[in-house]
Amino acid sequence: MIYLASQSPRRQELLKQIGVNYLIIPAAIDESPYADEVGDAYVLRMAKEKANAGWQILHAEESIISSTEKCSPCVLAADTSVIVDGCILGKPKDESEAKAMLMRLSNRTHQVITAVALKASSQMEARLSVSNVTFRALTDADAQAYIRSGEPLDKAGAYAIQGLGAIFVQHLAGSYSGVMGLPLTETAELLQLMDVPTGLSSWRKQLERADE
Ligand SMILES: Cc1cn([C@H]2C[C@H](O)[C@@H](COP(=O)(O)OP(=O)(O)OP(=O)(O)O)O2)c(=O)[nH]c1=O
Repeated sequence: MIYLASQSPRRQELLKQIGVNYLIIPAAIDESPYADEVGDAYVLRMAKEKANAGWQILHAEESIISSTEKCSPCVLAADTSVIVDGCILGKPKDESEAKAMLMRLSNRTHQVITAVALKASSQMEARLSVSNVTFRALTDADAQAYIRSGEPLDKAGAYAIQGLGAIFVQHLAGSYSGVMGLPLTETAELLQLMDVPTGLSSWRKQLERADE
């Protein structure tokens, strides 16, 4: 069984998309960056800290661990930040910060970095996904209307590529699922390392059986 240390509905949706069964566990951590911490180091640290926090909760409450557990449990966690001019943009704390973030992203390219971490017993593995996203020029009215939609407030950089925010995305070079919060190529690679099946593994097994 895998435990997803995340409250993000996007991460839950993406994990379902690749046919992985999971249970949600909480993992609240302090998400403040260190002074001078750069984006990739920050998201990697956050993803690992979330996985560790989930792991501790899981083991503090043995009752959470499924009684049908055949192998040792794994905890998956991720963290996404938008990077512009070397600054780390997380989730805006209010509408005015959301507006400032959106106007900062207008008419230029920024990076979206997501780290995914998987913890199993003494092992912790993590991967990074870096994407470049270019926004068209935004007017003040665009930003105001988008904020009114309610979409920006729980998203890094104050937008969602999978939602109305797609209207602003002129170009993406990288991983769509990574921008959305859980890079699926890297996630599947980690799951494979820990022998956790995905939807692809069950089809592979079917093919192997047919060949026998
Ligand atoms: C850039 C972008 C971010 N996001 C979301 C993904 C993440 O949920 C959020 C970044 O915040 P995170 O701090 O990475 O995650 P979270 O607090 O939402 O969830 P948890 O820590 O419990 O796993 O922004 C989108 O949904 N679409 C996008 O296009």
